[in-house]
Amino acid sequence: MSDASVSSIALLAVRGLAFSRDETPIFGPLDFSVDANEALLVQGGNGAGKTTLLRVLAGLLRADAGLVEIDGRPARPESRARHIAYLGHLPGLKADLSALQNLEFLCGLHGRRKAQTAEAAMGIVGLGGYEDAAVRTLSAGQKKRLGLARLWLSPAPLWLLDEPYANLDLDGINLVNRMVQAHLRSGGAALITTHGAYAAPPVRTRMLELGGAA
Ligand SMILES: Nc1ncnc2c1ncn2[C@@H]1O[C@H](COP(=O)(O)OP(=O)(O)OP(=O)(O)O)[C@@H](O)[C@H]1O
Repeated sequence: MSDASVSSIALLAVRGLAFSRDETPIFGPLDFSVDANEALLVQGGNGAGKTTLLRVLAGLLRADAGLVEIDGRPARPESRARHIAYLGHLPGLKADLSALQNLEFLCGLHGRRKAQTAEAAMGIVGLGGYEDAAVRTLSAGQKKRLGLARLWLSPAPLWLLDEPYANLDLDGINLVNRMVQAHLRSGGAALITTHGAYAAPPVRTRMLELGGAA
């Protein structure tokens, strides 16, 4: 493992990034980078700002200061849409559509990794047989697995994973680690928030520790 200082070739590079709410600093200024083939583990206690950081990187919140670069260029909505797949606490699924319909809908919106099908992705995440189940009938862990299937189908190289292990059983935790490993092996990168209680994926990993409120 190494620290999260800025490197020269980076899929994602962040300089002086800071965010506050009502003039209360939440994080920053932060400097870090993530190269292809590596993961950045963003650690910190409850309220440290991990989710907020990922939402800023995904372009869902605006930073107070700093620069986010994707593939060496300042991040714009189009480059974020092309490069980033975000798996947040809320999986962003339509409750009344079936699991498969949700995946097809999201692939229509965000594109699809070459040579992958929604059916195959459901098998990979252990949801074979649930294709026609309405999402509202799935358990929290099954919804998380469906979110992982969506991630697997995404063509985006940079994964932003907010507590990806939450709600998953041991098999699900291993699934996340295998997915991250395969994604990095194929040239991708991942930012993963964690409280530090779970095993990190066995990949080249940098660490970023956020301080802040407990
Ligand atoms: N929508 C919001 N409005 C106001 N304050 C918020 C909002 N979302 C988060 N915060 C505050 O911002 C701070 C950082 O929250 P954030 O969710 O980023 O932390 P976290 O590190 O992801 O925490 P956890 O590990 O508990 O998920 C917290 O103090 C939280 O209370």
